[in-house]
Amino acid sequence: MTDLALRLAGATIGYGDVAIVRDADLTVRRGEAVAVLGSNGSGKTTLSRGLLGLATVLGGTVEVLGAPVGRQREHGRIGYVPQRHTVSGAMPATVREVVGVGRLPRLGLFRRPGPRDRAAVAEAVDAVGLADRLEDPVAALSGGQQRRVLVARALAAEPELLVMDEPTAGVDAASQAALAAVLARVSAAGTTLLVVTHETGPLSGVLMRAVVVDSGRLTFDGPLAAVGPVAGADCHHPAGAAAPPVRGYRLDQPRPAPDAVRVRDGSR
Ligand SMILES: Nc1ncnc2c1ncn2[C@@H]1O[C@H](COP(=O)(O)OP(=O)(O)OP(=O)(O)O)[C@@H](O)[C@H]1O
Repeated sequence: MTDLALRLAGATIGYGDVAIVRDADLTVRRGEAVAVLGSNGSGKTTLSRGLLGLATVLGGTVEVLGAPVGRQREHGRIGYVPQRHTVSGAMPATVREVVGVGRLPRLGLFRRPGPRDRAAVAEAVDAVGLADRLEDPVAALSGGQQRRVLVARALAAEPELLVMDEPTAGVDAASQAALAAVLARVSAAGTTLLVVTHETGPLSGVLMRAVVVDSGRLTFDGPLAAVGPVAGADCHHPAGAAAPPVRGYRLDQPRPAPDAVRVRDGSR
């Protein structure tokens, strides 16, 4: 078993034939907790979606848990909490039912949930601090609590890699604290975390490493504490500290050409 959770080498990721993230090199070892930072529209979501097969790998290599993206045989090893989603207000399902859906990839096609599956669902709900809401309709929860339900849904499969897109955005302080606590727990248990975020503050105790995406390029890779100001991001960094060169990236690299380029014909 590889000790790498992620390996990107010269990876170009986009939609259709339009490249958004270009020529990305990144390795993440199992158990690391990595923040993906960058300004609006820089390509953070596209990078994370590329790891899940939700955006297209247009070139280079993207391996997730040792296999090329999309070739995972066991679903459930990768958990995903998408951006800005809450649970539909029209959905009559309870917290237990929504989180239970997250366990399905571990069941396979025909197996019915057993005690271990029910325990995993209950543990995931407990981890996000909603054990007392297990039988409540999700529509009755606040937006922040619904985000926590989606985190629990991802945790229910006991993923080895958890990719989260802006988990704390627009979330109340209690839910932010609950999320920080659960991410600290799963990280300590060995789960690899990749968290797209604008605000590192709530998760600064968990996320130790950061990569910065700027106009589709990875321009920094190093300790979160060494990240300089990122436009649109609330990064905590030592005042006046210059970002050290880490793994070949520097914040003061020349900015790449802005916006997306077409891969096939090179035009915008
Ligand atoms: N499905 C899509 N099809 C085509 N282009 C897209 C698609 N999704 C995003 N883009 C484009 O990709 C670029 C990067 O978007 P992305 O969502 O990856 O940025 P981001 O850094 O996550 O931004 P934000 O912080 O605002 O969420 C933008 O120019 C956007 O318009």
